Amino acid sequence: MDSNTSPPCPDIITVRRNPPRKARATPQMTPKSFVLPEISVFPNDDVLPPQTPQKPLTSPENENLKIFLRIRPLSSSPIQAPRMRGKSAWPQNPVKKNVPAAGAKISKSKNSGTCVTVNDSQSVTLSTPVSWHESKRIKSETYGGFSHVFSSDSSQFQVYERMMKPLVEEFLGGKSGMLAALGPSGSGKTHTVFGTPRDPGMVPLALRHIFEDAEPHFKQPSRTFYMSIFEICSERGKAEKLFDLLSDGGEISMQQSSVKGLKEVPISNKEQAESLIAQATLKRATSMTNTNSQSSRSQCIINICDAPPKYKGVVNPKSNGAVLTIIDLAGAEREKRTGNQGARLHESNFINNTLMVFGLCLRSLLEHQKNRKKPLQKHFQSSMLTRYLRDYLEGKKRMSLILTAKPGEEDYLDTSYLLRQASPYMQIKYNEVEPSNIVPKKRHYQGSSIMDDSKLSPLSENLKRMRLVSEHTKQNDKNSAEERENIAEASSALGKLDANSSVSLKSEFDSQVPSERSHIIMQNFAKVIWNVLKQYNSKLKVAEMEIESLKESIVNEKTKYWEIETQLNDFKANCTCCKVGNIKNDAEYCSSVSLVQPHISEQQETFHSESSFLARVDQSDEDELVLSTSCTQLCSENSDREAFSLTKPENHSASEVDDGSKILSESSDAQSSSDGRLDHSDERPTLGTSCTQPDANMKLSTSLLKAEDHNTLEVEAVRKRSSESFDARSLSEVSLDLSDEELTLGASCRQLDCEKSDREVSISLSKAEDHNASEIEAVRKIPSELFVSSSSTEDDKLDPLPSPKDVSSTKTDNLVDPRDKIGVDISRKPPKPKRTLMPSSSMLSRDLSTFDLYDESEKLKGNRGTRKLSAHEPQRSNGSLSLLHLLQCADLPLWNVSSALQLQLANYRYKVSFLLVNHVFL
Ligand SMILES: Nc1ncnc2c1ncn2[C@@H]1O[C@H](COP(=O)(O)OP(=O)(O)OP(=O)(O)O)[C@@H](O)[C@H]1O
Repeated sequence: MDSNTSPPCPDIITVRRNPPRKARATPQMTPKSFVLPEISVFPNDDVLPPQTPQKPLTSPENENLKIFLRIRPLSSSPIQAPRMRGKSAWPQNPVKKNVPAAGAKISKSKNSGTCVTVNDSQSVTLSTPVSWHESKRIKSETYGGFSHVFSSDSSQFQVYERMMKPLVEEFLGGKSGMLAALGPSGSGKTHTVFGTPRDPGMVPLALRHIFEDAEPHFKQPSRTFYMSIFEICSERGKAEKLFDLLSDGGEISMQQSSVKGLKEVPISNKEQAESLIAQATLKRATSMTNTNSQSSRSQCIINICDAPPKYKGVVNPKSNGAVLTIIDLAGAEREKRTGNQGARLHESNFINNTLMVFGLCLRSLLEHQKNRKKPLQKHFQSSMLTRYLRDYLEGKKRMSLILTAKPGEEDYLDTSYLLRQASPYMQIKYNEVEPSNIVPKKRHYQGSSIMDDSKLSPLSENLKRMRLVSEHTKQNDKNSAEERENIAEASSALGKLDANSSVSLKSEFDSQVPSERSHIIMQNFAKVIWNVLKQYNSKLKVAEMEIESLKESIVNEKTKYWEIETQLNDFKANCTCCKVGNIKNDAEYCSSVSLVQPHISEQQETFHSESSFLARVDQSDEDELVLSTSCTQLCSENSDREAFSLTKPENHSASEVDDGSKILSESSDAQSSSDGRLDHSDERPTLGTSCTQPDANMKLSTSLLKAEDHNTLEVEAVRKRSSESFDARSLSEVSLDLSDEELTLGASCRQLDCEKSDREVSISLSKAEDHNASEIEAVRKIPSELFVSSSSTEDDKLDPLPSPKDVSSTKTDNLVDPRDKIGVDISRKPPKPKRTLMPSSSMLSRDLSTFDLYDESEKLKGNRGTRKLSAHEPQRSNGSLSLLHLLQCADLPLWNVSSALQLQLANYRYKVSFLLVNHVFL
């Protein structure tokens, strides 16, 4: 019961319109067994060059601006010192830095308390000074969300490990980064960035990290980086100027966002780097203020660049041109607190303005990210610093901020202003960050460089760099020949240029950056192509499987075809009357007949149902049936042989004459040689077969006599259902009951003039009226090719001579359907075949259509649309029977029955001949 119940209705039913047509899977193809071969992963190592950066192009999404907070230790208030440009640079004794200068006004802190309390690693609480409590301005503010909060007791190394080391790691991995120190004056920005010789800051520690870890990281014995340091300051608070702090570099300029004339000094070890840093800090403009004895009066930018090294002419495969930028901003100053006047005041205004623009850029970026309708203001144009950092301030590149704060109560306002200004910047997101490994050539590589070998002229340096580029392109680019030519041309052109020409790194990195970009593009392109190839490979495998299955189907169909064709050939070979009559010469056939003969009686019903051929022969031992059949072969002018002829309507050709028919004809000749037309007595039923050959003017009449008694002769039926083959299939049903009766079967075949191709065979069955219970059921259906005249009416006497009605041409156009003679309604034409078969198949179908084969399909169709058949009209399948079905119906036992009959006929022929001989002699 459960199995019969319908499955539950699914919850979701997907209705698909016009589903795509798909070929039905062949039975041989089993999707379950079909397993696609594994496709290997994309061969990155083989396809991509080893120097291609493998790291992701962009950082994880929604990465916010990292803001660190460092709180410096409490200390006594700095003294105000005069401006000491270039005289109190790093590495100065840090102890002396905060030592009040002689004559300096020392202002002791009235309140040793703190205003900043570290809550945890990411938040602080800002408290108002105690003195403000009296004025009821009590307010504590908590600021959180920092990437990390460094307390006052945090060391430089801890800050480096937490904040700077990740940037350095990314830089070594080819990712650019920037760190800017922001805070009020004297909060420890310079201390954090540069530090002291005993307590180095982020830049020295980064350089140590780079050179200590560079060799094991890149597995190269040495590697060269390039460093540039410059400052942006104001001259008397009016104009901004840029100074190169390395070597003897002087003032430089800026165009748009690019710095021109900035020299990049190659550094190959940390000692050299520290020396350069000390040199730069000495050159940096500092002044003594009320808050800081060595207050920085400029914005200092340090760039550490990665560039192709020059180790024994071997190109560093890890070279990626990343830039690590560290900025030590000048501290904001409150005029009231610093007490600056004159030039210091102008410097202070410049510094504050620059920091204000810097803050405006970040705020504009934040507001723009919050509301895209708000345009991104171009505040960066207001200062050189912001112009230089445009990409960072517009969110195109990732940056980090380190806020330095002073914890003293007197520093509450500065710290509060810093936190309130910078804490919202944490919400800045970097969703549209450019690939970090793309070198910003316009920014960091538009200056000349200083090689370690000072003897080299700028032209020689340029040529040397171009050679490095040439070597680099030799390995990376297959079209190195062309590039070498270009480089050679460029080198030759450089010889004509001035020694101070700035054409140096630009051409180098212009060739390097496109190469890296091309690597990235090719990597993505190769991956896409690889995916496409994988898809096509899968489709190809499926198509191959379908082809194999179709091939197997074709082989099976061919096998079936050959089997059917073999059966058809056998069927045709056994189908001719001549071969049916060739019993004597065909031992196998006789043996098969003998084997099947005992089963004839048992299989009568089966034969009738299957092959529409029914033969029932009840014969007593004493019955004698003499059948003499003489056939005359058509178109055999010189032959006296008579043959049972068969013509087909298509070609009207005579059937072949086999030996069996020859035997029959010989007997007929013998009969005709006596020139006697045997008119048997009227007392006996006579079944005579006469064949007349017009050209020979011979008539043959064969009488079959049974002298013993003249009892009932019963010929039930000789039914002929074949339309073309009146031959080996026998195409007739004969049921003869011969019991002490005398049967005379006369069959007359008459051949018309062979030259006129008119052939006729007449078979007449007659039943003598004066004999008791003689009954002959006439042939109902007669092949269209053969003209068979049957007279089965009781009034018709057996007439050996063919009547004019019995003569007709075997031509198709002259054919007269013998069913007209037997009263069968043939007005209705048979329906046309529904299927168009091949000629051979059509012939076979016609041959078999003469059998009483019932089309089961027609039965299933019912009477709708079909004509109801009369009671006597056999249901005949014409066109709807399939060839295979016909072949199945036309089984071999059909021929065995026919053969059995032929065997009996041969026996009767022998007896007839014996009787005739006796009769002649008598
Ligand atoms: N974390 C710290 N530990 C010890 N000393 C510090 C620390 N931070 C700052 N200092 C000291 O405080 C003084 C001022 O520091 P620094 O010059 O770095 O301030 P600043 O922010 O650079 O000031 P400005 O903006 O005026 O240049 C220095 O003498 C420095 O040694």
